[in-house]
Amino acid sequence: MTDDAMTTAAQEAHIVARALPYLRRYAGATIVVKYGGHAMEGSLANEFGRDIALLKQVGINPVVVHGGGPQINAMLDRLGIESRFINGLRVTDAAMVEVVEMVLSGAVNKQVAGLINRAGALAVGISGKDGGLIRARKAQRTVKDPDSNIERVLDLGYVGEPSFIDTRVIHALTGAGLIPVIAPVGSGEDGETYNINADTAAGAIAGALNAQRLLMLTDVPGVLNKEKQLLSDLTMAQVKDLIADGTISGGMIPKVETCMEAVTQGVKGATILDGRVPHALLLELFTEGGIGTMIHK
Ligand SMILES: Nc1ncnc2c1ncn2[C@@H]1O[C@H](COP(=O)(O)OP(=O)(O)O)[C@@H](O)[C@H]1O
Ligand SMILES: CC(=O)N[C@@H](CCC(=O)OP(=O)(O)O)C(=O)O
Repeated sequence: MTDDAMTTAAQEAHIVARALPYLRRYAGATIVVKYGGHAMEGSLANEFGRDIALLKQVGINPVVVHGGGPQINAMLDRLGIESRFINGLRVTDAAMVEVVEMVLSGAVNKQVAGLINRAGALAVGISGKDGGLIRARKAQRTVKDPDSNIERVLDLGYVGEPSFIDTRVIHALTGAGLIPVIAPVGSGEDGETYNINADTAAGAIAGALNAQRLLMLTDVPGVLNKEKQLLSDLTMAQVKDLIADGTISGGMIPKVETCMEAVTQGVKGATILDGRVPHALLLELFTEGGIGTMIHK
């Protein structure tokens, strides 16, 4: 080996050795990863598959819940169907929910499982309807009329929220050494199909599994303060203050609410992190402090 190659090899060995305390911390832990539709369109998709395979290899149980908003948009465009969003949720009529289910539990689900399989681990793509995993009810949203101050109930159609998570199918897969990859659709009481926001589905699954960590990959570094600096650690009380003073707004609100719900249900830390950073998952789990915003009790 040349001197240069020796130096590089020594640096690499040093990095691997530094991971030891974190490998110990997470050995046997369940970690739920929400993989958003934007993240899977980027150039880092193969790297995501390899990172999930690596987590499995070192004794962690990753459970992947994916989105697919942009992919649903593309299919609806091809079919000439227009989408409307209320508070970040796609108003979903009966015709649309068929398309949503086809895209999420079809092409997207198999694509994400394929990324992990190609990296040498065994992933199994399922929908929230398989094994009774996600039972759902119609999501309720209200809006206050600014003039009259009267609350109006909004009809989002077949948008659902989880009412019960049956974890047996997840345990069956992880117990057999497989990685579950879950599409966020659920079944209603009468067998109807519900479209569930992927963040919401991931949070409910993390809570029901009593997961050690929930990692939400998005396309910002995490929660930012008014000066656009990253807030790396937040208690639930601090998150509520940041929503109240308007620092956290828009699509970040349902994300932090999902994190708080998961933490309330027993998840030790829920983190919002930047999926555009190479090896974001490894940096979050295997370095002190991680890279995103961790929300905890
Ligand atoms: N305090 C904040 N810190 C970071 N992002 C924020 C904040 N408040 C609002 N946002 C917005 O939230 C967005 C992330 O939510 P969203 O676009 O719904 O993510 P995703 O598509 O990954 O689910 C950011 O792109 C940003 O515009
Ligand atoms: C009710 C609702 O809005 N469901 C989402 C489900 C997909 C999703 O959440 O995908 P991302 O994580 O990629 O945004 C939708 O129809 O787009």
